[in-house]
Amino acid sequence: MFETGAIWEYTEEGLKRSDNYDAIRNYLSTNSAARAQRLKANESKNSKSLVLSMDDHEEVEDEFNGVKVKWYSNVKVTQTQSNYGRTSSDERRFFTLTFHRRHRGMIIETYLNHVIDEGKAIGLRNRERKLYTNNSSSEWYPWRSGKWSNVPFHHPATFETLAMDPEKKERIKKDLIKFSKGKDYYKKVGKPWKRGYLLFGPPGTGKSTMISAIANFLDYDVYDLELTTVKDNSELKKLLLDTKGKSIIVIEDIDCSLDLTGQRKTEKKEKKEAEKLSKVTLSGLLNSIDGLWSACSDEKIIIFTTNFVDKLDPALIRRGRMDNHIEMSYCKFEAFKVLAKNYLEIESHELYGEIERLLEETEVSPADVAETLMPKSDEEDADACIKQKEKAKKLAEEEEKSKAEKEEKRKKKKAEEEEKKKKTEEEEKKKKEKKVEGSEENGSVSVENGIK
Ligand SMILES: Nc1ncnc2c1ncn2[C@@H]1O[C@H](COP(=O)(O)OP(=O)(O)OP(=O)(O)O)[C@@H](O)[C@H]1O
Repeated sequence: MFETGAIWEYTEEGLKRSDNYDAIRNYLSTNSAARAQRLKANESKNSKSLVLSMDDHEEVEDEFNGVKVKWYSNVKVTQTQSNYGRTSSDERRFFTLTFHRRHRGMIIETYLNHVIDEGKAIGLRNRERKLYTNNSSSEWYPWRSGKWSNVPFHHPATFETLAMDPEKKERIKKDLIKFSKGKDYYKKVGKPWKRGYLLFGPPGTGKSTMISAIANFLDYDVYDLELTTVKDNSELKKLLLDTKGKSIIVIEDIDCSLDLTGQRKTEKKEKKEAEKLSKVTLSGLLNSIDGLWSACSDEKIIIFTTNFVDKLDPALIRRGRMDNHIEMSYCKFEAFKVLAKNYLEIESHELYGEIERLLEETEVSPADVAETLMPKSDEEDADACIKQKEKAKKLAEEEEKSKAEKEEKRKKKKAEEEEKKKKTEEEEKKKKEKKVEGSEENGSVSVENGIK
């Protein structure tokens, strides 16, 4: 005796697409497509490539723990006639699963969960990743505010192309792998499956590049949250809760987006600056993050970036909120070698020794180095680039030197001026004292004269 069950593509009201139907379709296309007689290619909006799946009215067999089941892809067509006599057809697709009655318990309790879990994982692997940005509040489009818009995420940065200390890079990668495989661990210790990263360092040291590398490494979506366009604390909370799992929520330049002091600004200029910021407050941000963590069960990472870590309120970056603090620093030799390999495809050069020495002495951002390594025209080859790089370093070094000399001169001049000032003051003091002495002498004479 056989039993059959159906899973429909759309919910009964026809409004919402069934996640389970999609998961089954993914599962069947990967596991049974080879056995189907006819396949159809779907160009799915959310998929990065064409998806092959069973065509309508196809049948495939699957086997699980020694039990055989059959899947059919069906389509039900209904014709409707409008008031004006025009007919339109509506197609509703569904899968039916047929199995022997004696396996009912195993099919419902184990097999279907296996199919749906596998199908969802396949969907995640095939999905086109997204970069979300929050819409700004607008008088003209009020319905858009507080919502996310998205575009496909295609940033090419990877950990291989990221120029930084190799040991630090490995530590970060290990931390990310541990996090992404930590579902059971987080469940066991009763903590939400999340991690906070604080990236800090001077401009152009690769904070944004690092975020893209993390997203590519973990295969996550990115939610780029522009705090200055968030209307208020409640809109912020809503936006954060409206984020999916396997994603990174990014707030860049957090110190510029928020009044982090919590103090009232009195100066006119500062007041103007504050007006440019949103009405989101520090405590609102802290509450929203804590609220997000307590509500989420899916894996999520939140990243703040700043150029001025000292400006941030300790509450914002304490461990537990920002678990990992990563400093992005100026370009040292190891990082330079990565950039030279990326941009010029070279592993070594006669000038490397000199460059290593110069990089030890100068503070230059990887962004500046990358800029000089980028060939400006077809004629420029790697050798010319590296020489230009060395020239630029030398110039920077000379500039540093002349700066130091100027500073020395300025100090010397100031000291001389102070010395001169002191001398004149002393001379004037002496002159005054002399005058007083003179007048005292005159006075005593007159007294003496008077006694006389
Ligand atoms: N560590 C790095 N590795 C590789 N490329 C880098 C690195 N740092 C900077 N770059 C290059 O410089 C450009 C600017 O870097 P990026 O925007 O990541 O710096 P940032 O630290 O986020 O700067 P800001 O603080 O100004 O936002 C990048 O597009 C990239 O090409």
